[in-house]
Amino acid sequence: MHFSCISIVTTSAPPAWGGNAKLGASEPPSCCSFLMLRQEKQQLSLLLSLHCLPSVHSALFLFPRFPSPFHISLSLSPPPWPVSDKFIEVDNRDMKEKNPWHRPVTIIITVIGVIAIVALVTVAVLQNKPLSQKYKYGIVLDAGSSHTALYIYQWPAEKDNDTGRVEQMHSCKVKGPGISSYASNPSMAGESLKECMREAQRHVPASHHSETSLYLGATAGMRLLDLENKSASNKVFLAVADALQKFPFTFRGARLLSGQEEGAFGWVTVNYLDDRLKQEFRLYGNDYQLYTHSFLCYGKDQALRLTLAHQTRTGLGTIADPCFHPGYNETKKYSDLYDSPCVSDRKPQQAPSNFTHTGIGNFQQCQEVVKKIFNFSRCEYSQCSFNGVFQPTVQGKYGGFSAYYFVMNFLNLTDTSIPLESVKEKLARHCATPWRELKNKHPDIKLKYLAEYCFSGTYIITLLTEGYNFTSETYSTIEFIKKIKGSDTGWTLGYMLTLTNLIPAEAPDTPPLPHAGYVSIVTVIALVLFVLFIFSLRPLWPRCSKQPQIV
Ligand SMILES: Nc1nc2c(ncn2[C@@H]2O[C@H](COP(=O)(O)OP(=O)(O)O)[C@@H](O)[C@H]2O)c(=O)[nH]1
Repeated sequence: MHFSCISIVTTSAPPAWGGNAKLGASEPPSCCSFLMLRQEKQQLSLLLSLHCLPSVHSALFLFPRFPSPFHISLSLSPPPWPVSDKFIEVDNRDMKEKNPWHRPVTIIITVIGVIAIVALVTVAVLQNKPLSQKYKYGIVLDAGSSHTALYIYQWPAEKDNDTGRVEQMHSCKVKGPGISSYASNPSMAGESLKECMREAQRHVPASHHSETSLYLGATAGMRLLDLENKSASNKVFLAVADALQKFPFTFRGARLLSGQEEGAFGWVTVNYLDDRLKQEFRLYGNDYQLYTHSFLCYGKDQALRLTLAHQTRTGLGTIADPCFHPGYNETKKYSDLYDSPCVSDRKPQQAPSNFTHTGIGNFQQCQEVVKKIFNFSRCEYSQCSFNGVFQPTVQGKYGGFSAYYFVMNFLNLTDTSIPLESVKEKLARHCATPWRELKNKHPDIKLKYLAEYCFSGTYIITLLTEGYNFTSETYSTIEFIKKIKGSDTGWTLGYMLTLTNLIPAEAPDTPPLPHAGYVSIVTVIALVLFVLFIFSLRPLWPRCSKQPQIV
C-alpha cells in the first residue's frame, strides 16, 4: 500500500487532540481510507493512501473535544516518517473495532440497495397483481314448495373458457309462500317475485344487466300442482315468466325441474363447491354415473301431512299426536290437511270439518307413527330404500341440506360425530318439552317451524336410518350443511353451471405458485442479491469506513 503524507499547520491554538477525527463536509475526498493523524507541536500530519490524494483539496475535520468544526487546507509533502507494516497493522486492528455501517459511503450504498429492493418488489407486486376483476353474472330463482329464493352468482369474466370460480354473490328470500300456493291467483305469483328482482337489479351492475341470464326452476310444490291441476300450474308458470321478462336481464325460462334433475344439480353444486369436480377432473366433459331418486310426497311438509293423515284416518275429532309437544292444541281443518295429491285419496269418509290437534311429546311413539308412512317390506331389487325403490349402498360423504339443515341446526344436532343414540336421547328430551315452555324459550322463531321441530327431527332420523339405511357407524358420514365457501347448497348453482356451460371440458390450469408465494420468492431472492451486492463491495469497506485515528 502506498502512502503520502500531508502536513498541516494550524493557525489557531492547537485543538485538544485526542479521540477520533471525523472527515466530512462540503468537499470530502471521495476516498479517504487510512487517514491518520500525527501531532507534533502545532503541526498536524495526515497519512493518506495515495489514490485518495487527487481528490483531496480541502476537508472539514471534526475533533470531538474541539468546540466547533474548523476548516483547514491540505498541502502535500513527502512523508516525514517511515511507514512501517507494524504501524499499519496496529491501525488496522483499531479500525476493525469500529462500526463501518455509519460511514457515509456504506450508508449511501445501503440506502440505494434498500430503494432498489423496494422498487423490485413493488414492480413485481404491481406487475403480478390480479387486474381489477370484471365479472359475469347469473341469476337463478329456486321456486320451492314453501318459499322462493333468488340467488345471484358471479364469476371472473376474463378467464379463458369460463374456468373462473363461480360464487354466490347475493341471495334474496321472496316474501310469502311458494309459487304453487298462487294456483288460484297466478298473477300474484309473478308479483311476489318483484321485490327480490329489484334487489337483483341493484346488485348486478347496470352495464351487465342485458348479458345476465335469469332462470327460474320450480320443484316439489309445482310438481304436485302439475299432477293435481296441469292448467293451473301452466298459468302460474306463465305469470312468473311474464313478470320476469319485464326485468332487464336475459330471461331464459321458468320450468319445472324433475326430481332427478334436482338431485343431480344438487350433487353438482356440492361437489363443485367442495372442489371435488376439479380433483377428479376427468369428470369435466365425461359421463358420470350418478344415483339419484326424489321421493315426491316425502319432503318434510308432505311427510307431516302423511303422518297426520295416518292419525286421522278414521275421521277422529281429536288426535293426541306424539310428534307434537305436550300442551300443543290447535284446531285444524280436514279440508286443508287433505288438500294435497299426497293424501287426498285417503280423506276419511264422513270426517268432521275440523279436528283438534293436541300433542303428547313422545319421541319413541312419534317414530312409530312416522314409520307408518313408509313401506319397508316391498322390494323387488337386491336392496331398497323404501316403497320398493332401489338404492345402492351409500358410499362416501352424504350432504343433508335445506330442511335437513334447518331442523338439525335448530336442535343443535348438526355435529354428526355425536353418537346416534345420544341424538335420539336429545330429540326425546326436545319432544317432551312442554309447548308453553318452548314458546317462551324461542319467542323469535316462527310458531309453525317451532311446533314442527319434534316431528321434523324424528322424521329426519327415521328417514336416514330406516329409509336410507344409515347405521350408528355410518351416521358420522353425513354432513348437515347450509353453505359451502359462502354459497348456499342446493340445486341452483349446479343448474346454472350446467346451463351456462360453466364446467368446461377440461380442468382449468392452475399457476404453479399462488400470487403471494410468487411475491415472497421474488422478495427473498432480491434480499439475497442485495446481501451479495453489499459483500461484493467489501474491498471498499476498510478504506471508506475506517475512522481516522490520532496516533
Ligand atoms: N326451520 C325452517 N324451515 C324452513 C325454512 N325455510 C324452509 N323451511 C322448510 O324446509 C323445507 C323445504 O322447503 P323449500 O325449500 O321451500 O321446499 P323444496 O325446495 O320444495 O324442498 C320445507 O319443509 C320448509 O317448511 C326456514 O327458514 N326454517
